[in-house]
Amino acid sequence: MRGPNILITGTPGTGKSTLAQIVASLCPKLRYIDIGAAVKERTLHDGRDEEFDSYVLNEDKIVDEFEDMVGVEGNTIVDFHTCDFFPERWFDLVVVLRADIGQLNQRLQKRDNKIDENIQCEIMQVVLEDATESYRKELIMELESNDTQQMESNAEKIMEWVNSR
Ligand SMILES: Nc1ncnc2c1ncn2[C@@H]1O[C@H](COP(=O)(O)OP(=O)(O)O)[C@@H](O)[C@H]1O
Repeated sequence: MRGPNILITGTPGTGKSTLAQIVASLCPKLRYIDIGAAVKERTLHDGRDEEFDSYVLNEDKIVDEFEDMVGVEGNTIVDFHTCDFFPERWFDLVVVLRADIGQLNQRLQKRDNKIDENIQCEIMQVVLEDATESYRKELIMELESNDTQQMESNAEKIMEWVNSR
């Protein structure tokens, strides 16, 4: 039987990679997979979309690339802002991170990329809706991530879930 897999998703800037890496450091058996980095490094895309200033994801290539690691072996924590093209069977827990718009704005200003688009995405709850349409309700854990206290309690909640399995 494969080990557990956790997907951490949410609008860019909500704190996915920070949280996923905290959980991976607390639970060494979980391997951290940064899909955004893999798309670039392993060319899991069909070139750049200049209008949207992003890579055109090749979803089939992404799924094929990680099928053995996630779909067969398990024990992973996967970080990506898009959640609707992974096979549902991959994940046992889907964490959707949320942040207040003011917080998100401050964080995105520092990174200076696609601020308006990502703020609209959070206001419209795009990732939460995609998650709700793609995964069974009981898999989804929606968590607020506005300050370090919430970040720590989110990591604890995920660790409780891991330890209860
Ligand atoms: N709960 C939080 N409270 C305060 N700052 C946070 C929190 N989560 C993330 N951050 C900060 O926000 C920025 C974006 O976080 P990051 O983990 O890169 O987000 P994402 O992976 O969702 O794009 C980083 O500077 C990070 O330190």
